[in-house]
Amino acid sequence: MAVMGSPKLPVLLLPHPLILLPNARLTLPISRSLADAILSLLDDSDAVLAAIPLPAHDSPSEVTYGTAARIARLVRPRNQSSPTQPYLLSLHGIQRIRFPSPIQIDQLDTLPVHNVVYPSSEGTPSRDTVEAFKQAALILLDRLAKDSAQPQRKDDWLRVAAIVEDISEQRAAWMADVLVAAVSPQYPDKLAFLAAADVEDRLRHATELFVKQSSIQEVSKKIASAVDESFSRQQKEYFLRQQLAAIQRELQSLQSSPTSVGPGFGTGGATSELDDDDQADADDLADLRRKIEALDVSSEERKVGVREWRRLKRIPQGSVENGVIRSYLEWLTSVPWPSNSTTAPLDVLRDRSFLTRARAQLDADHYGLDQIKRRLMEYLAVVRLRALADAAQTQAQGDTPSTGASPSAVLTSTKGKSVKGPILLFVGPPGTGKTSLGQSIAKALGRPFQRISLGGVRDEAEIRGHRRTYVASGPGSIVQALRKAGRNDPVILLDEVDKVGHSNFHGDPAAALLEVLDPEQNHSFNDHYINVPIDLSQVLFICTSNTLDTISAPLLDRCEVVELSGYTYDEKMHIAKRFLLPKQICANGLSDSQLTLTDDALLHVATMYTREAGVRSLERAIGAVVRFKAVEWAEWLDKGNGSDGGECNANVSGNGNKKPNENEKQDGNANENGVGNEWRATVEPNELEKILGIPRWDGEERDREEKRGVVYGLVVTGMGEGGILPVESTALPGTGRLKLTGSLGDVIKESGEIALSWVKTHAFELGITAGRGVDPLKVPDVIDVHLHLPAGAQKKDGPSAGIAMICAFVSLLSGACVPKDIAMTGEITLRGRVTPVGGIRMKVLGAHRAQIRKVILPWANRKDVEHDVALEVRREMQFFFVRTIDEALEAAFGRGALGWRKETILLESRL
Ligand SMILES: Nc1ncnc2c1ncn2[C@@H]1O[C@H](COP(=O)(O)OP(=O)(O)OP(=O)(O)O)[C@@H](O)[C@H]1O
Repeated sequence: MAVMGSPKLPVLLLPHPLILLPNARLTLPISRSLADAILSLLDDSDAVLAAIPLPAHDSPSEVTYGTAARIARLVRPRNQSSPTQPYLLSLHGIQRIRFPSPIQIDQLDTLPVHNVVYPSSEGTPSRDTVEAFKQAALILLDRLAKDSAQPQRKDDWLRVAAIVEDISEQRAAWMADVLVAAVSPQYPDKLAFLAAADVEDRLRHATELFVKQSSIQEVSKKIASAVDESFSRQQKEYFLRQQLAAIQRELQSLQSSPTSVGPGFGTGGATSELDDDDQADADDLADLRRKIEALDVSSEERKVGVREWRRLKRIPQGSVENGVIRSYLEWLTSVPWPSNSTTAPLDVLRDRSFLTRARAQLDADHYGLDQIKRRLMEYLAVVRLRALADAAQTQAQGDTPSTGASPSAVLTSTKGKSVKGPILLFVGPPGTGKTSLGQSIAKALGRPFQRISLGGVRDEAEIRGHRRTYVASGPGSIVQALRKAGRNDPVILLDEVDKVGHSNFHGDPAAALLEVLDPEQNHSFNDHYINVPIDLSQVLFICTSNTLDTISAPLLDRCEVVELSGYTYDEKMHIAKRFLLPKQICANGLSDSQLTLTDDALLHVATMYTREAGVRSLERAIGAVVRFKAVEWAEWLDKGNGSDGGECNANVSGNGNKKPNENEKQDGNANENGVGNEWRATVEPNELEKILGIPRWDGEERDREEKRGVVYGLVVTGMGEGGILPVESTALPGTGRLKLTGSLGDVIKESGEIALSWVKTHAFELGITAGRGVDPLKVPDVIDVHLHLPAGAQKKDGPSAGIAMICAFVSLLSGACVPKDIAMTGEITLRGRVTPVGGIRMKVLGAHRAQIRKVILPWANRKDVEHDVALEVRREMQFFFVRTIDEALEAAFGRGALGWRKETILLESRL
């Protein structure tokens, strides 16, 4: 570009180190006089001046080159700090100028006019020069883009680079001016560049300058990062040294502090184990490490343990993740794996007297239950044979020199080959000794006993554990029980398997239980938390349940059912005297010489204060009596009588009715509270009301009446307890309909309808109506029959009340009564057959407790009575086994009590 006009220009001297290059801008502060001069210049010219740099600092000298510049702006800003230079002048460089001869300028605030020459800027540089220029410029721009901290600036450099790449050869010199001004090289370089008037020369200059600038940029970057690094290293070192000093100070204070005087929160050094957190932590970690190292080298648990240990080491202490891994490792190492668990004491099983001692143990812990004990002895014999066979096999394989297998490999290889013993399932009402039988088995085998209560377990995770991803996860009840047992062969009692939940959105606990119990699967049980297969094949599982109805079929299939039906009053008396009373006396700090309950008192408690198949309420009631007497004893002692120190006789298998010694004998003159000068050790039935309150049952079960339309049926409650239930019927004016009440289910309602239909059909033969085909509900009067089963709040269902209903209707319509000591159960058919029903043992025992002496049962249930009902009970009761309704009626009402039309009945019976 050429500037046309006067070859003379006013010259402005730029103070050192300012330089204005063509195509660049420059703003500088100026004095007032200079501003005036420039203003006057603006008035009478086109405002172009020659801006020439001052080569040396503050020393006026000769200059040859400058830049013709247009005055872009002249302002007086308000906040201009310098009072001598209050104006700001902005110049825009247009073209290089040269002075024909060097000029001498010594005044900064004047604008002397000089002749100038515009050097020719025409001509095209060579391609090589342009290429070299472009390359050097691109390298520099790339480096500047990389080094710029602000993204905006980086973008700017990259955009300029894109322009440089596409620049034509004619425009290269112009680009050189722009770039040199922008990359701000050092002052002498700029000065030399300004003097390069020739295009080729200028590009070469620019190339050199860019190369130099690139290397300066690189070096300064290196220096900056080196400085940075060394600074952060210094910082790190500083902090570490600070920490080290703190630790050393702590250690010194520990060493110099006096020895601990015992636990406490004292401030004087490490006086409490609570203070020494770091040491305890280190000890725990060392312990954990030892436990991992103790695991079998080739085992899965060891591999997982090692992997987690390494993770633990990488994660900073005190972080949440660290805590999670640590507690996992603690669980993992506390599971009794084959390598860290003590083996079963085979000596106990090898002992020839094992079975005798086991029998003695069962007898010492439980009264009666002969059949069950026999079954348990079979079970223990199988367990023993199995364990010995397993051990023999393991040893044989271990002795084989060619195999060279590790102990764990041998164990694995024998897995699944051994004979699996059955899983026992004790079924029976509460308090019949299911749990305590499990304990006795564990004692007999010399193994630890653990109980897992499954009542109300709805979440599979309660059995199998939560996965570790879950917040506050932990292992399931099986692993917890194993950890508490500390061995891999405990006896685990799974209590109340009938109450475990089935498949729901929390998984399927019943299915998890199946895996635990299935001998084919349980050698590699998978707890979600531990996540390493656990061998449960050595664990002896025993299940208990109150009823079989709610147990899933697959679970039942894996178990061998052992039924405990409940106790007679006689058995309860024995249990109370031999076990419950001594246990309660001991638990309440008395000795059995200080308290005894007479047989009558015990029977009174059992019959009037409890109604149950088991003995739990009885034990509670006895406990209440013992506590009452314990208070009396303490008061008696406080009054200065006798001497303290009742000795607890923990051996509960002894005689319960021990006589008090001479000075403990009952004193007839003792005051009303039993606290007199002499201690009254014996509790009589008449004292019980004072101790236990008004009897709950008051013999109501035995308080039966013989009444028209009322008979007694036999029932089993939801808890598995047997008892009697009156079946009441009455006639009332109506329309010949049957009304059934008492919370009855569909099946029992149908039984009622069948019963009435049968009675109506046979009314003539039974002597109820005068003619065949006459409806006894219509003739002579039109009546409704109302049948009710009391205890309306309890749901009742099932077909077994059939014969009781028939007897009730016959009694109602014929007027004959069924004696009150007869109870019955049995399903009926319209053809007049009596078919078998379930729960015979419970029902018979319930009847026995209610002092029923005659029981009518279906013929097909004879075997149940013979097998399941104790001989003493059978001896005290009379059983009528009936095949037909006719036989049932005869047994209930007595031979000849009904007005049978005999021939017809006999004929029909044969049909
Ligand atoms: N035949 C018995 N001889 C001695 N004590 C017995 C006998 N049967 C039960 N007991 C005692 O009765 C109490 C209750 O028994 P246990 O806890 O075993 O009942 P359970 O059948 O497991 O009941 P639940 O079904 O409610 O769990 C225990 O103290 C137990 O020792």
